[in-house]
Amino acid sequence: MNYQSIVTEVGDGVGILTLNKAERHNAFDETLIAEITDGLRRLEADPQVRVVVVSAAGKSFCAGADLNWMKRAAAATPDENLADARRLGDLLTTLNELSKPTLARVQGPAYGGGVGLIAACDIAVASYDAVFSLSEVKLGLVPAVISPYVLAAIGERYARRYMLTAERFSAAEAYRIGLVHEIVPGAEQLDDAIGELVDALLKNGPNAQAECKALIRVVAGQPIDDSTTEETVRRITRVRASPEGREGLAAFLEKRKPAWQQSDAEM
Ligand SMILES: C/C(=C\C(=O)SCCNC(=O)CCNC(=O)[C@H](O)C(C)(C)COP(=O)(O)OP(=O)(O)OC[C@H]1O[C@@H](n2cnc3c(N)ncnc32)[C@H](O)[C@@H]1OP(=O)(O)O)CC(=O)O
Repeated sequence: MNYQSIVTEVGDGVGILTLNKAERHNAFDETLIAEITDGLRRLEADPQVRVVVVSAAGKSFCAGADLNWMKRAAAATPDENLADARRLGDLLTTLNELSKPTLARVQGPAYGGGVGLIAACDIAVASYDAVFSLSEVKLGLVPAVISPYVLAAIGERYARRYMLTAERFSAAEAYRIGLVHEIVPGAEQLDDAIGELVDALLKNGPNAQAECKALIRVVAGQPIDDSTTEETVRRITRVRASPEGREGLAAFLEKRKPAWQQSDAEM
């Protein structure tokens, strides 16, 4: 696959996958989702790679789902909408189940699905300028496919607050609630921090690390299995094509406040 929206580099035991659609804040559409998934599978299969870093070009880490792409739900068939949600489900399953340790290198905004990408990585480091939001309900959407990973990372209490309010929160708050493991002043220190973590990871047995990851998924209590993913996929598919979802997406793209209708809640 020739990539348009990501770049991958391999060297010194590390595979770096960089989201490379900076002009759209690395918001993911069908192409970017397919490329990230393919890139991760290739890094998983590459015997030169022991550790995978997920990074992003430009000032934002990732603005989540591309809302122009999300908007197409209004004109698409239910099967097409389901296929879109399953693509994101496959991406997050692939990332979560990678046998190699994964690190997220986070700068700038990480919204919606961008938070999901971070939560599905094993370890995350953010710079002080990082800002996070589970912004979906602002758009009449649900953080559905990302929810199992977000819940596993920050727990139910914080998930309730940030999923329902869609408030923005700082790098310091992301650190406090466990979404990221370390915060550093800027880009240079991000590279240093990632480098130190990579060095620590490369010292350990790769098979033991793969076993640890498999063990954590089982022992953590709620392994994210196919039925969990299917449930999340079904929910975002329904909401995305609903009157409220259509209004939220239109309002964002038209740069106006959404006009919510109480009856939309019945969907
Ligand atoms: C995974 C699931 C759902 C989702 O992920 S829903 C998407 C959630 N994401 C958002 O809510 C992010 C929306 N974007 C913003 O809040 C801001 O743009 C920003 C990322 C904080 C950056 O702000 P800034 O002021 O720096 O830039 P602008 O707002 O002027 O944006 C420039 C330009 O980029 C467009 N854009 C930004 N984000 C998106 C996006 N996600 N999709 C499409 N386009 C985006 C923005 O519209 C501007 O475009 P112009 O044409 O230049 O006006 C579901 C599940 O879990 O199931």
